[in-house]
Amino acid sequence: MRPPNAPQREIHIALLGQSQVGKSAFIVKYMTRRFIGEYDGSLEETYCKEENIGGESVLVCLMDTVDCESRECLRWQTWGDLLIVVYDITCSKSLSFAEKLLERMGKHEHSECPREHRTLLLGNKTDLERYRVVSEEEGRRVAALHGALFAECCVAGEGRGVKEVVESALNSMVGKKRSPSPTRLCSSDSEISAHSSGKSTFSVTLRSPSRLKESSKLAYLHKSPSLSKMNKTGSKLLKLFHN
Ligand SMILES: Nc1nc2c(ncn2[C@@H]2O[C@H](COP(=O)(O)OP(=O)(O)OP(=O)(O)O)[C@@H](O)[C@H]2O)c(=O)[nH]1
Repeated sequence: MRPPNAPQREIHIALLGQSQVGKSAFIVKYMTRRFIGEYDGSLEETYCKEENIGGESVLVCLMDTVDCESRECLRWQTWGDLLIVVYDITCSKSLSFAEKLLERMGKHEHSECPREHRTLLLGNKTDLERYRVVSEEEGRRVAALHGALFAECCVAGEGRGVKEVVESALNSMVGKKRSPSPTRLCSSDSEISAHSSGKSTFSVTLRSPSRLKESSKLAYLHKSPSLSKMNKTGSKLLKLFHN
């Protein structure tokens, strides 16, 4: 049973992208504020954490997807409010992969879907600036072409980049009513702009000032109907994080 003071709202975030771009590292950094180098790439897991966003208590669930190429991307799309498509700035193939995903996602029939579906194109590994092959402008161009938000970050860095990327995107979603309109798929009424001015420096600015409060609490076990459905497939684990 749902505890009395439990968040009324869940926000689902799916991390997509080519293998080795840093999806698992991103999620673990967000959940634990730690960077861990190696992950089992065959595990598809969902992690949840309670956050206070603009005064509203929200359960944020992040899904670490695997095998984006062969599986139907609609599976994540119907689950996710925010779809973060990650690429590695040192690997142009990972951007091409991300672009194909964005194209496929753009064909989703949104009118039959209850979720909001914002997309964010995220260039990771800015600490490897000297090996960069995808410019920030190129990433931004691809994002704009597909109506996605855009940011760059360094999961391996010490900064608050990862948390700010998620919070900034969530900030633009919380407090807004969901709309079945297909235009929501590509709308971006707040822009995340990232500035990397050194090896691992990162900052995020929003057009509107952040309503986010820097507090996150212990998450509690609560399976949404959608997650329960996924568990039936046997491919998902739900993990809850304590700060
Ligand atoms: N230098 C650097 N390495 C990173 C960064 N983020 C992730 N990595 C490394 O990139 C490799 C891949 O990271 P993962 O998080 O496993 O990538 P993934 O996208 O989940 O990969 P799959 O599980 O195969 O889909 C690991 O060796 C990470 O340590 C980063 O910001 N900078």
